[in-house]
Parts: sequence; structure tokens; C-alpha cells
Amino acid sequence: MNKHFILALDTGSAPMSPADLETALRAIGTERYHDLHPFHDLLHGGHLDKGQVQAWALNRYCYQAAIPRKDASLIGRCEDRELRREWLHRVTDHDGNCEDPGGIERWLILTDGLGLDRDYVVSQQGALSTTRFAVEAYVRFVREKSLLEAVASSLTELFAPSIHRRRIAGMLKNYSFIDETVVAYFRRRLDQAPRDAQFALDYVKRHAVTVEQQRAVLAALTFKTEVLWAQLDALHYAYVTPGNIPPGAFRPD
Ligand SMILES: O=C(O)c1cc(C(=O)O)c2c(n1)C(=O)C(=O)c1cc(C(=O)O)[nH]c1-2
Repeated sequence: MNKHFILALDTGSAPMSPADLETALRAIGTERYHDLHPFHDLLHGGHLDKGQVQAWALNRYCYQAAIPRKDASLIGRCEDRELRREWLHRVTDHDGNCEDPGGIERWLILTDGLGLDRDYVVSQQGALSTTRFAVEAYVRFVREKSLLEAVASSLTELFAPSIHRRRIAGMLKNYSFIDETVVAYFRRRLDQAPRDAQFALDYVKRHAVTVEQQRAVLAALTFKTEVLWAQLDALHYAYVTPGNIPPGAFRPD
């Protein structure tokens, strides 16, 4: 977390204004969001082979599959009807409904396009243990922490549209095996994520009013950046340095 803001909250003085809280939250993204991870430079810059892109996509499926579970958990313990109403579409955005097949289906179209077997992807059997541990830590965090911290932990989405735009452009340009069908998931998120992130940011700015609450939301967002970073560390270790794929994990042909 940005040292300046920790110090501001350590003094025991007045809580930050909502505007300063937003600045502090955004500073966490600037310092820690996973757009800074070297694995993303390789992925977006066209420096991975098809097997490494497959490894990324099948590991990332675990995250996709967990998102509606953590959102349903949040709804399940929320007393506030307005918040439940607003949060509900996050579940259908991923699970789909009669009008839209949903984000998980779009992710599976992406893994189909990369030549991966659907049942194998959905089984998560080839995923790295670190991926599963990190993703599950996020689900548990949302289930167990305060509602305010749970909402704050989604705020990495403030920073997602720019990485999605970079990914769409970079992957289409740099990989012969990527086409519009495969990047459809990210195109859709360009509309969905800003709306969700803005709601969550407004909620956090309205409800994190004490020093303790502000400290908790900053820590929640920091935790979430670690969930994302750990997944890329694991991918980088296993699939970029030769000889490191752990037993049982996906092995590219
Ligand atoms: O590709 C990415 O870098 C990225 C990052 C994040 C994020 O920052 O948590 C999400 C997504 N994508 C995404 O597609 C998505 O649906 C999503 C939901 C959430 C969340 O915490 O509720 N984060 C993200």
C-alpha cells in the first residue's frame, strides 16, 4: 500500500475525505496491479508460444469460474436489498441467462479457439495448485470479511479496462492463432467492468468513513492485487522457465 496513505491513516487523526480515499485506492492499482507483471508483457507482446498461451487460458479459467461464486456469496450474506439488486447482474454476466450465454461460456470459446478440450479446462485438473489456492483465497475473503471489504476487493476492476484493451490489440496483432472470436470475452468486459467498478467505488467512498474502515478497504484492494499477482508468478515459474511444470499440471504438446 502506498506509504504516504498508510502514514496518513496511522497518525490516528481524521479519516480521509472520499476524494483522498479514491486517490489512495487508485495509487494501489498504479503500484501493484497485474498489468505490471512480466508475464503480461510476454503475453501481450507476442513472446509466448501457443502452449504457453494455452496454459494461461486454462489457469485463468479457474478465476473466471470463481467470480460468480464469490459474487453469489456476497449477495447471500447481504442485508441491503439495494446492494443485492445491483450486485446480482455480476452473477449472470458470468453464468449467463436466456439472452446471453455469459462470460464463462465466452471464456470457453476462447479456450476452444486455442485448441483445448472443454471438459479438461472445466475440470481444472491441469491448473497449477497456486492458481487454485489464490482463486479460492479470494472466494473465502469475500465470504468471510466484512461486506465493505468484500466490495472493496472487487476494485481491481477499476484498472481492468486498460489491460483488456492492451490484450485485445496485442494478441490480435501478435498471434496467428488468435482472432475476434477468441477475444470476444474481453470486448464484452470493456462495457461491463467500468459500470461495476464505478458502482463499487461509489459504495466504498460512501461507506468507508472511519480510519479503521478506510484502512480495511485499502488492505482489501491490496490483498486482491496479490491474488492476481500470485497467479501470474505461478504461470511464469511453471511455463516460462523450462523444466518447472509441476507434476499433474497441463503440459503443452
Ligand atoms: O483480465 C484481467 O486482467 C481481469 C482482471 C480482473 C480484476 O482486476 O480482478 C477481472 C477480470 N479480468 C475480469 O474479466 C472479470 O470478470 C473480473 C471480475 C472481477 C471481480 O473481482 O469481481 N475482477 C475481474
